[in-house]
Amino acid sequence: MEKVFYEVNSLDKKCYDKLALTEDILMEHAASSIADFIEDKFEEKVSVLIVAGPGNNGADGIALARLLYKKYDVKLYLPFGAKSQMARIQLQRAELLGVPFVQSITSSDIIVDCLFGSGLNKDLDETSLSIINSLNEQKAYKIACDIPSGVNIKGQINQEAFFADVTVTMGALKVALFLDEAKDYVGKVKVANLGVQRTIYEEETNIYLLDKEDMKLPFRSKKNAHKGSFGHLNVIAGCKKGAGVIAAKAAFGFGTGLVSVVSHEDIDLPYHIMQTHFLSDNCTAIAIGMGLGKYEKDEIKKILEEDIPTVVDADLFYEEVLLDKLQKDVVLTPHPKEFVALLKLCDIANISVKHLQKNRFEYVEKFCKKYPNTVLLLKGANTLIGKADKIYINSFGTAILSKGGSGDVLSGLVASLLAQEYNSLDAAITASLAHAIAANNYKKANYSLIPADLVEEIRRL
Ligand SMILES: NC(=O)C1=CN([C@@H]2O[C@H](COP(=O)(O)OP(=O)(O)OC[C@H]3O[C@@H](n4cnc5c(N)ncnc54)[C@H](OP(=O)(O)O)[C@@H]3O)[C@@H](O)[C@H]2O)[C@@H](O)CC1
Ligand SMILES: Nc1ncnc2c1ncn2[C@@H]1O[C@H](COP(=O)(O)OP(=O)(O)O)[C@@H](O)[C@H]1O
Ligand SMILES: [K+]
Repeated sequence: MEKVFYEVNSLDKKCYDKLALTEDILMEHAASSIADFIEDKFEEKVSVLIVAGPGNNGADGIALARLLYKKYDVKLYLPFGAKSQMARIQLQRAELLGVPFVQSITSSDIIVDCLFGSGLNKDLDETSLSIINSLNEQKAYKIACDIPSGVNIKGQINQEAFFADVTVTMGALKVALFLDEAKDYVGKVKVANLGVQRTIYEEETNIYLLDKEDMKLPFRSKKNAHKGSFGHLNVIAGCKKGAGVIAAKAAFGFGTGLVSVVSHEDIDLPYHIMQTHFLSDNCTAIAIGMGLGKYEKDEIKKILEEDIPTVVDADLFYEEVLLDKLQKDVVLTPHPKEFVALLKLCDIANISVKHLQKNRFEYVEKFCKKYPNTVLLLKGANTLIGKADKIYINSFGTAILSKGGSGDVLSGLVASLLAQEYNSLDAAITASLAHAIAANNYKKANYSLIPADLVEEIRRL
């Protein structure tokens, strides 16, 4: 996993104060890393339009123009002139070299957006907005320097932002690049070293970006095993029985030895999945909440009181009966609307889904601070998994998963790993990664996935 930071000013400062590096050195590396990216990917003489703003993000762009000049057909556009000290220094260098300037957006093969970076501190004025809109209309390969212009330091887009194919971000990964609403704008994210290796530049953090290696699938190595060695999951099915059945099928396909659906009514189940009316004696994990509807409160209370690893989903986030369980080691898998209900239920906040989506990290932190024993998995375009003071980001998900039933598969996967004795955090991380990576492996039309396809892909991981 890679470290992610709310801001990197303090990391830049460390470079100046402790390593005697200068702003100029850091900037030279910032610009060089974008130049390297372009040189690796594009032939000589390709046309490159660099749009540079008034601050140091613009200064990066002006330095980039100098580095590419002559090898590429570079044009530099400075709609606001150069205001910061470094921008003025870089401008002088570019002028002395004879880098060509343009007074408006010209069509080109590559556009590099260096308008605003981490210093975006107010709403875009009309000129900036119209520049960003025009850049977005251009047909070109689009590179954002540090962060797409229009995305603020929290990742919010309050008006419009530059649509990048790739964002080359300076020094370290930032939280802003992983807010759901930034996902369509950042493209691929690459980190540029700023004069020292990333491991030296970076300090401690509490936020991490998950990678494929963090997915620890439940492969079986033990030879002397039987079905009981891989747990017995009980999925509590409510009035929307399908949800529980989807979760049960996903859990079975992900390795749980025995899976039973608990329901008072008869359910049509595949032969390998059992039905019981009450919790099984040898139950090693419980999945509850999906499709629950109006289940008998006392019965739910009794199930939640069991000291058995549990994943809670969907309808239960609206119910007071859940509150005691939040002191325990339990995995919660809400989508944003359910998380808003949960925040209200817990007296943490009374907010709209829109407000939550603009501040996902903040509310995951708040919740996990109040309930440090729980693992919170907040679903979304970038799923956040919080435990105590740490947050893990799963950015592999795609809109292939935007279908009813995808969440039921996910809670089934988490429960499956709980039944197989993973701890709650590891179960949430591996299940979430397997869910998203399996969806990415799906080869048919990206609108066509059904839960059974997803389970099939998970079985092939
Ligand atoms: N150590 C370092 O510093 C390193 C920094 N690096 C680079 O510097 C970038 C940060 O530079 P930065 O701090 O100068 O801010 P930046 O993003 O250029 O914006 C500030 C300018 O934009 C203006 N402005 C803001 N919002 C606006 C709006 N809505 N509409 C219109 N104007 C607006 C704002 O105006 P003002 O507030 O002054 O009125 C000011 O002029 C960082 O992202 C990275 O690329 C790297 O080289 C590595 C080393
Ligand atoms: N655009 C998207 N990008 C990434 N993941 C997505 C996207 N849309 C949906 N998902 C994932 O699909 C699942 C949907 O869950 P949920 O909304 O609870 O569905 P349901 O309750 O119908 O099963 C979540 O894991 C979510 O993260
Ligand atoms: K930018």
